[in-house]
Amino acid sequence: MNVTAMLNARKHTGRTGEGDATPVAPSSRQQAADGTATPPASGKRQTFITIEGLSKSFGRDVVYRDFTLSLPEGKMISVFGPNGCGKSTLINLISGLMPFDAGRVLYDGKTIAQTRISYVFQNYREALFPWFRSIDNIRYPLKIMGLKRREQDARIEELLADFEINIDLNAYPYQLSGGQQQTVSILRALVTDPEVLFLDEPFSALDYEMTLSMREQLQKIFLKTGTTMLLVSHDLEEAVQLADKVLLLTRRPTRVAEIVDIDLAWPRGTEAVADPHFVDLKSHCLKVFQREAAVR
Ligand SMILES: Nc1ncnc2c1ncn2[C@@H]1O[C@H](COP(=O)(O)OP(=O)(O)OP(=O)(O)O)[C@@H](O)[C@H]1O
Repeated sequence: MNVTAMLNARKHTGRTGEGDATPVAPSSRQQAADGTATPPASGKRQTFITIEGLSKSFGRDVVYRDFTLSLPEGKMISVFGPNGCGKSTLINLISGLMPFDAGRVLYDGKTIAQTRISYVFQNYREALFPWFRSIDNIRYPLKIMGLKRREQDARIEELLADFEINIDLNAYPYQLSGGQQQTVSILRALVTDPEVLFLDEPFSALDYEMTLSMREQLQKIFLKTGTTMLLVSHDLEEAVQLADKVLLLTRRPTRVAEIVDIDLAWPRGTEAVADPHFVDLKSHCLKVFQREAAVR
């Protein structure tokens, strides 16, 4: 484990390093009277995703060598680290999009193939089918699963009832704004009721205003569904705002530099990023990042 430089034990209590699991999430998130979500009472697994001895090289370029990590269920985990350290590769490997050279990945003891996994790509323009209306993009995974039309409609209705979606779902993707298209992508990912949702820089192609609103939207979805989410971000503010835990990675061959617990109440609006504790946590993550990104 490579955990260093505890800045302030009081501020950063509960931080864990590689291989550790931490106290975990709610069976469903609870809303306090003031609208903030309270931490979970019980019910979710402390070790849900188990990554053991994972190795991946591209030619001579070793990205992961004997990489081990465990992550809890029902948490939002952001992945942050130096350029090219393997953030996308990590989620591609553990979501089954990319084969690995060695190691194993289990979800509560199940293989990747036995687990309901969804993925939201950075480039929604390429991810959505342009010839399908938005509603049919959302429907598509259910069709692939072989559900009858009636069952598809019921599932979509159930999903949409959970969220306030101000989008004309009869519109084609090109008729929607970037944020609306990415919302459709996220709904499509959620329609199968995934156990884990991977998001690779989902908002990086959006303008800042849309990004802020999508950060709020994703939090609503997370608080409503309690789905375990792993989010790759290039933006440290976003990585801290949208996480119960920030997974900080080193340069290649990539290890866990540190896992920082973000013990702030949900939801976290734009004002949350000015909160002194938020600023402390972000500044701690930045120090770890700078240490790991420094040329050696
Ligand atoms: N399909 C591939 N074929 C060859 N090399 C690859 C492939 N995918 C990733 N790599 C290499 O693996 C390393 C890690 O790439 P990856 O995209 O996972 O990093 P990242 O941390 O997500 O990068 P960035 O910060 O630029 O988004 C890089 O050196 C990249 O060139």
